Amino acid sequence: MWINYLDQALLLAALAVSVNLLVGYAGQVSVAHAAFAGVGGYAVCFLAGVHGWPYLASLVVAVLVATAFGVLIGLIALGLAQEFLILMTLAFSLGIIGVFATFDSLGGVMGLTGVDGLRLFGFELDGPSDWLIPSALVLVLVFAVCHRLGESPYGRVLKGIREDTVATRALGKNTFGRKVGIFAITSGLSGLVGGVYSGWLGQATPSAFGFPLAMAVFAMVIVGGNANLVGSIVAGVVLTMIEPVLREVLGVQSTQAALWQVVLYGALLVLVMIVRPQGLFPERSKRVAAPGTARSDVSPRSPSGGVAYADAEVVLRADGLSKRFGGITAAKDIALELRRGTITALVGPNGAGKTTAFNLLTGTVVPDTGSVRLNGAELVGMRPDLIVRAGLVRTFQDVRLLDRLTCLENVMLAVPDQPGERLGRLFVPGRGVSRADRAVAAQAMEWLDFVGMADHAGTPADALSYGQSKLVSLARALATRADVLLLDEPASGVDATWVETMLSMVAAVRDEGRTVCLVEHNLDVVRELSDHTYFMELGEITASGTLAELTGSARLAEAYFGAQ
Ligand SMILES: Nc1ncnc2c1ncn2[C@@H]1O[C@H](COP(=O)(O)OP(=O)(O)OP(=O)(O)O)[C@@H](O)[C@H]1O
Repeated sequence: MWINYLDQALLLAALAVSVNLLVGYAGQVSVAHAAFAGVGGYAVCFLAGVHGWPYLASLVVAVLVATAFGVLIGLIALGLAQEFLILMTLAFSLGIIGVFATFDSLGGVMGLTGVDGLRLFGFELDGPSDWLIPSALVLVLVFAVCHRLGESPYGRVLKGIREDTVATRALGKNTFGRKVGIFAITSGLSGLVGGVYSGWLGQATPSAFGFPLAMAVFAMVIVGGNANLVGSIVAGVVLTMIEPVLREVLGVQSTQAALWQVVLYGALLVLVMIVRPQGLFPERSKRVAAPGTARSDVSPRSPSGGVAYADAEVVLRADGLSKRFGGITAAKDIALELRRGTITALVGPNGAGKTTAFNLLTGTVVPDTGSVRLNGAELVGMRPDLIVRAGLVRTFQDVRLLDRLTCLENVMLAVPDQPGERLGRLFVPGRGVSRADRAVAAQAMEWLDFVGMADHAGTPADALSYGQSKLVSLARALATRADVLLLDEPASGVDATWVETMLSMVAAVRDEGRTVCLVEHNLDVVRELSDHTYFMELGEITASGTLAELTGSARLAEAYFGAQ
């Protein structure tokens, strides 16, 4: 009898592990995964139970059908904000369960029952002890897949999405594709677990895969700890065992025990969220050995980049960029050039449209009209992550580091073309993913070292001062290897001691031959760094030249510079 409960505990733990990969790592809360398990369960009962298919073949179909559901629902729901995602997955889950209950061929409200005589690799799966090995194998398989995905460069991108999707996309990662991918993978894994769960139950019914199962799995994930798969297994086994212990050990009646179990789930959830919101087993960051390399080619700040602005080649050219938000014209016919190996500044009063200009250049906001050409290639209409990969990266005025990741992980995330971010490489033995990740760590360390933050490699980003976090965000932008950097207020709000460091860094980046454009209110910074300056007001560029030329204009001195 206890073996029967153990079978159930192992299977529910497996379901919790797959849901934790989606919720804990990628931060995408779905209520539909219990229903995806139902899709797998019904597929098995329909094919193997009703039509006599081999059990293994029906399990394969269960995984494929659940994955297909995941892709479909993911494509529809994952573009939405988190709260809508929860509602949308709830709606889909009710819809799927409703369909199960409606079709006579699926047994209507009673479901498909009396499924027995299933065989796997020649063994008949009859009693609870026959199901112990398949249940344990499913848990091991689901854990192995989820662990491989979660604790790898692929998982680092998932955590980036969880922490800040916009910032992760701005580092050149296809966040929507990754979200749909992980939604589909976890749907397929849930379908697999559901297929075995239904085989073990001998039936697939609407009530077995309804909202209570979804809630029970959530309780396991939250109690065990987000992004801790071992925690999900422990919580899965312990929470599943509550009911049998009440019944068999404490002698509580069956119906009462089921009700008490729900009450205890709720109480435990409330308790954990108040006392230990990170769960019993908090997320652990994988220690990446931080190689102590130093960049030897870091140049000290030089008074000029050594390239005459007028002679420098135009790398980026924007023409006629306009954007209206309702009645506000945030950008009007913006035309600007960025030249290789030079620093261009964009200055102007608050609300002039400087950040909007960066948003338009980098595809974060799609312009109403106009064009942006990088090395001759049109960027308007391209996805923001592809624009980064084409060589144009930006930082944010509000920094947007990924708080729960270390400085090193923040910078590692930005390194392009990592083998471990590709599914095909992760699951093929001997493809050198670990070696490649060590090389990525070494590169990231070089950039941290470049900005003077190597000593903080293992520090979580949320423990940094504002100035330090701006330096790490510069290292992160540099790690993308983009040739053109748009820096949004790199020195604003930064302690005076860090301003000097930041100035040296930006000058060194320019001296390496990269192209920099910065938005900055601190005119001393602009004076020190910029080779060319554009002045913006009310969404338009109304003047350009050297800063000395602009500050020499009586109108601009009155409109802006006089106030500085
Ligand atoms: N997504 C948006 N929706 C509506 N209005 C917006 C949006 N983004 C910018 N705006 C408006 O466009 C104008 C320009 O804003 P923007 O942030 O680009 O100015 P800015 O020059 O960067 O200002 P600051 O120096 O204060 O950062 C403002 O009036 C702002 O309210």
